Amino acid sequence: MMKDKQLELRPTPAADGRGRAPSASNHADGSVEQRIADVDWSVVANALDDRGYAILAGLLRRPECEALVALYDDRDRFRSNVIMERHGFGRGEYRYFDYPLPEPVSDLRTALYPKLAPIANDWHHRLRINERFPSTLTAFTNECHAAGQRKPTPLMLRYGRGDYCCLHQDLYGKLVFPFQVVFLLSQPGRDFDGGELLLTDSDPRVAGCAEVVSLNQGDAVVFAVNHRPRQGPRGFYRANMRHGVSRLHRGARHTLGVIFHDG
Ligand SMILES: O=C(O)CCC(=O)C(=O)O
Ligand SMILES: [Fe+2]
Repeated sequence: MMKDKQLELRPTPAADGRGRAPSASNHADGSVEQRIADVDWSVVANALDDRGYAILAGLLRRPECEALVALYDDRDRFRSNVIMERHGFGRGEYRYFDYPLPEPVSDLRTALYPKLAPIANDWHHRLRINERFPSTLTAFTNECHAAGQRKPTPLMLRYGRGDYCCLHQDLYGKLVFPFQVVFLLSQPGRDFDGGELLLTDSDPRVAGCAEVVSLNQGDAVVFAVNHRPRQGPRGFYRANMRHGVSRLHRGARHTLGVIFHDG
C-alpha cells in the first residue's frame, strides 16, 4: 500500500523559506517535545479538515517504541485489562494506564494537546458547539475531573495473529476532546502482517468512505474521535467517524493510544 505523501508531516527545514521549525535531522536525538514542536501544525490542521486524519511520520525512534512496548508487561502500570472478545469489541487485548502515567506517555499527551486544542476549537466553532478547550492539558484534565471523568484513558493495545478491533469511537462521558492519536510501535512486514488501522466516515448525506492508514513503526496518526465538520450547502454539518483495525495475518502488533479526555 502506497502512503499518502500529502499527509506525511515530517518536520521540515527552515531553509524551505516557509518559516517552519528546524529540520528533524538537527534534532535526531532531540526530545519528543522538540519533534512535536517541529511539526508544521498548519499542515496537520489542513489534513484534518480535508480527511479527518493526519499522519505524523517518525515521531518516535525505534528504541522509544521498544521501551513503550516493554511497559505492556508491567501490570502495575495499568488500571484495567480488556479482553476484546469478551465484550464483542474484536479479538486481542488492551490495557488502560493508571495515573501517574509513565513519563513518555504523559510527555506525549502533554505536548500534543496544546497543538491540537486550537484546531479542536476551530472545529467546535464550525459545528456550532459552544464548548471551547483550554490551552493546556492540565486545565482540560481539571475540567474532566470536575465533571466526574477521572480515569486516565491512554492505552496500549496488543494484537497477535487473527486479532482485530471492531469499528468504534472512544467516548467515555460528556466531555470529549475531538482528536486522538495512535502510535504504531511495531514495524509492518517485519513484526507483523495485516493489522491495518481503518478509518470510516459515515455521513447522512453521501455514501460512507473508508481509509486504510498505512503507518511505519514510530509514526503517529491524529484522527477525529467522533465526528468532523463537513461543508454542506447550508454550512458545516457533522460527519460521523469510527476507527478499527483489520485482522492480523502474522506476528505481533503493538500500539499506544492517546486519548485526551479522561473517562
Ligand atoms: O491499534 C490501533 O491501531 C487502534 C487503537 C485504538 O483503537 C485507540 O487507540 O483508540
Ligand atoms: Fe480506539
